[in-house]
Amino acid sequence: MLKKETLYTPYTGAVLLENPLLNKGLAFTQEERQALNLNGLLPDTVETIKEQTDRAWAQFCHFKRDISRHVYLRNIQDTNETLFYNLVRTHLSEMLPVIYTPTVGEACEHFSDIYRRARGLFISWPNRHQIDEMLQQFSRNDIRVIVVTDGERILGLGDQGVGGMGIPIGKLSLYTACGGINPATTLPIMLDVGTNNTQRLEDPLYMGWRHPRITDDQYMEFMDMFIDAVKARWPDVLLQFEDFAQKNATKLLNRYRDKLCCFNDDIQGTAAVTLGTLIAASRAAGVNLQDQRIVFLGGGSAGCGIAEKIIAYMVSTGLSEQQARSRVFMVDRFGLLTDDMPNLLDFQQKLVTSREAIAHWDVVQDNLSLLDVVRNAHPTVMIGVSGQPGLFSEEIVKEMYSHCPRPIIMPLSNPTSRAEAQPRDLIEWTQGAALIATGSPFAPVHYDGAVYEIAQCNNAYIFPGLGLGILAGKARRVTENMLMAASQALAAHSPQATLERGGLLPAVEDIGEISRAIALATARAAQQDGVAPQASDDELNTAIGNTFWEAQYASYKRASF
Ligand SMILES: O=C([O-])CC(=O)C(=O)O
Ligand SMILES: [Mg+2]
Repeated sequence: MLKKETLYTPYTGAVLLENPLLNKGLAFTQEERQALNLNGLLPDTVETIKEQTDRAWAQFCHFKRDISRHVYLRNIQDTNETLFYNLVRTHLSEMLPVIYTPTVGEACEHFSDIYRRARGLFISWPNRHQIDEMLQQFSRNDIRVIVVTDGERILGLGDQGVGGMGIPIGKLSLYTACGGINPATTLPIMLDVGTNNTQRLEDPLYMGWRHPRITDDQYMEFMDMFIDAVKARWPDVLLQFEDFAQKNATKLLNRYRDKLCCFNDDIQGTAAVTLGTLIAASRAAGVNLQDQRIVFLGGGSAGCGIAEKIIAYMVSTGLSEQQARSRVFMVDRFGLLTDDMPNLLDFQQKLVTSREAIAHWDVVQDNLSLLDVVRNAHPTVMIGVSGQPGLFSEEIVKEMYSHCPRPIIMPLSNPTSRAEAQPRDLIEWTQGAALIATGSPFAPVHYDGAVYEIAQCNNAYIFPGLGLGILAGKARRVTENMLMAASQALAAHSPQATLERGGLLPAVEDIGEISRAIALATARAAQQDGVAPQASDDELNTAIGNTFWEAQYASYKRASF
């Protein structure tokens, strides 16, 4: 039985019902209705949160389209957050794809059409001289987690301008639903520096600043102003960068990672979940991770972030850095990244393949395609982070399978419409041998009398637990060891690697439990790295339990002054 907290509130009447963090709807008891001037504002019945949840679930099931379900759930979130989280936690596997990937992608594209009510902070370029005031005046003082975007690379859907706000809202919903972060302490922020999406600019309903994107020095100045203001207002906050364009993502991370407690989810969160999944998949395939040969399709900051993490892991298990690097091949839209290519981005330089090492390859042209690499390098792992659907073709997959009995194939691009391959095809082309993980959720595949669970290798397995560990363990920075610890904690919970059945990753319903394990592992790593105060495992577990917010109503009393 959960202990029921007592909350003293100065709010009464309609004002109380209008506050989504305090509203209980029909769950206000007769005594509370009396004390808080709610009589007459609600129908007579007093309901439990279970009854409210059952009604909301029935209404949810009534909607036919996922986007309508999304709008409906967002509406509950904006009306009664406790009910929203009780509902989402009760039906996590049905609701995660609606509040998060893939439906959140559509919600971002149609943000201005489906808009109902403000949430979080919108900071636009024309308002840049008031950033301090906007943050200082924000009504809640105790903000612990911020997710911020500028909307330029929303999933694989590109520039969505102000519509990108759907992503910080969705990510923070998962921080609470899966990582137990109190919703009163979270804040989504949209940095509106314009958009280069002409469809949005021409849309009469578009709600953002109608202007091409601010770039270069002006953009960096704006970001500096924002970060300074955050540090002044909430010096200990955890700040997550989300869906920034490739050209800015790494730059921003390097600029701020030593200045405040922050990380980039697309680079570091995606790398951590992919490494965890790959450790699990290697165990399931009976092959050491350091013996795998890995080809990436997509040489952006996300792909390179994953590659560097895998290399670091291979080195930690005994390979030299050069040996580890020689096992990784990066292919982008210009072909295999090789050491003679001009215009390589900073983070690509160390991941190129030397021409000398592949001089013996059987190829006809200079620019080497994914198929060339698969034919010659015989990869055992193929990871897609290209944002381009369908590029893991039948020919490529069958070629890979002809050299490797248990190919590990990960079409990670989001949302579903951008996946590099459909799991059903991968299973058919490899006669059920492929170990598969996708970025967006896919239904299990039935093939030849067997059922294949498709793991969702999505950073949602990492960031809620990471956040919980940072808050409970009082970490001041996010270090690479903390992310590595998160990967290992996740891999340790892989059903397929540990029980030899089920998916490569735990079921979505179990993310809450996994998040606690990840929290403990990351908090320990933070101590080892000297970025968190010392505490025993018992103390950490108690802190994790105390930090984990349960979606249950407090009992209310009127605050007297
Ligand atoms: O949001 C997701 O599903 C994963 C992610 O960060 C991205 O694709 O940008
Ligand atoms: Mg993202």
